[in-house]
Amino acid sequence: MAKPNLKITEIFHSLQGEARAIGLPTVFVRLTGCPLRCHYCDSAYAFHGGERRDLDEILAEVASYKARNVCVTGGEPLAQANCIPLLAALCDAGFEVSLETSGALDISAVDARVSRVLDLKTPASGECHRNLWDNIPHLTAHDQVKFVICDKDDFDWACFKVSEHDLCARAGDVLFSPSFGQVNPTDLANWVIESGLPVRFQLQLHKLLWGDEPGH
Ligand SMILES: C[S@@+](CC[C@H](N)C(=O)[O-])C[C@H]1O[C@@H](n2cnc3c(N)ncnc32)[C@H](O)[C@@H]1O
Ligand SMILES: Nc1nc2[nH]cc(C(=O)O)c2c(=O)[nH]1
Ligand code: SF4
Ligand SMILES: [Mg+2]
Repeated sequence: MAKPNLKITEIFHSLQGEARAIGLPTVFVRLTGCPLRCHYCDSAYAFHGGERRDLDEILAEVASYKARNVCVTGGEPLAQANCIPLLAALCDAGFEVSLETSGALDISAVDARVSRVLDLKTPASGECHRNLWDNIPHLTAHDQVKFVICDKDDFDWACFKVSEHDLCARAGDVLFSPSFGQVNPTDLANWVIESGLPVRFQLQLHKLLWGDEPGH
């Protein structure tokens, strides 16, 4: 039987730039391909191409960087069935694993040791209709929910969804992040303060440090 393999765009070692583990040295495994087309996507170079790599080979490269944290991202990682065994194998190997996912695919088969960062797509992303709301009951305190905000209407929509689905109680963190270069981060920060919601404002740290280049 052929060994499990995945289509990979890049594996790189950097600092986690987003979410709960921000600032920690992290190895990123970026899986190729995505069925969505968010208009702001900063990783469109992962839509096509990539290289098929065996699971063992991926694990060996990840281990070679000697980091404790691993982030599986894309593209949309859950669009490849072998993402599920990859996540379990990374956990078995002792890594702290997070998964960045669009919220459009079923998260229920993801290993419970993984912190799932579920990005709920806002109206201005152009992909709001893809949100799989059945994912919400699967969230635990180990998981995170993210909204990438493009404008004030997105912010108001996100606040409504946080209340409607009681997201601050269901997930360990609810993150509000500005769409890079689109909304003024200071405006978003002020809206968060005024809202009174216990959500975490975040900036993409890696873009402050290295700009919008692939590989960081
Ligand atoms: C490139 S996506 C890959 C994982 C998955 N497809 C998803 O959308 O969550 C990783 C994260 O980067 C965010 N992102 C992409 N482009 C962005 C931008 N221009 N500004 C802020 N966040 C962005 C996405 O919303 C997502 O939370
Ligand atoms: N440094 C860094 N941190 C990140 N966290 C999530 C990323 C992603 O593209 O999903 C990312 C990324 O591309 N770079
Ligand atoms: S789902 Fe993620 S990878 Fe796909 S287009 Fe949207 S931001 Fe980019
Ligand atoms: Mg990125």
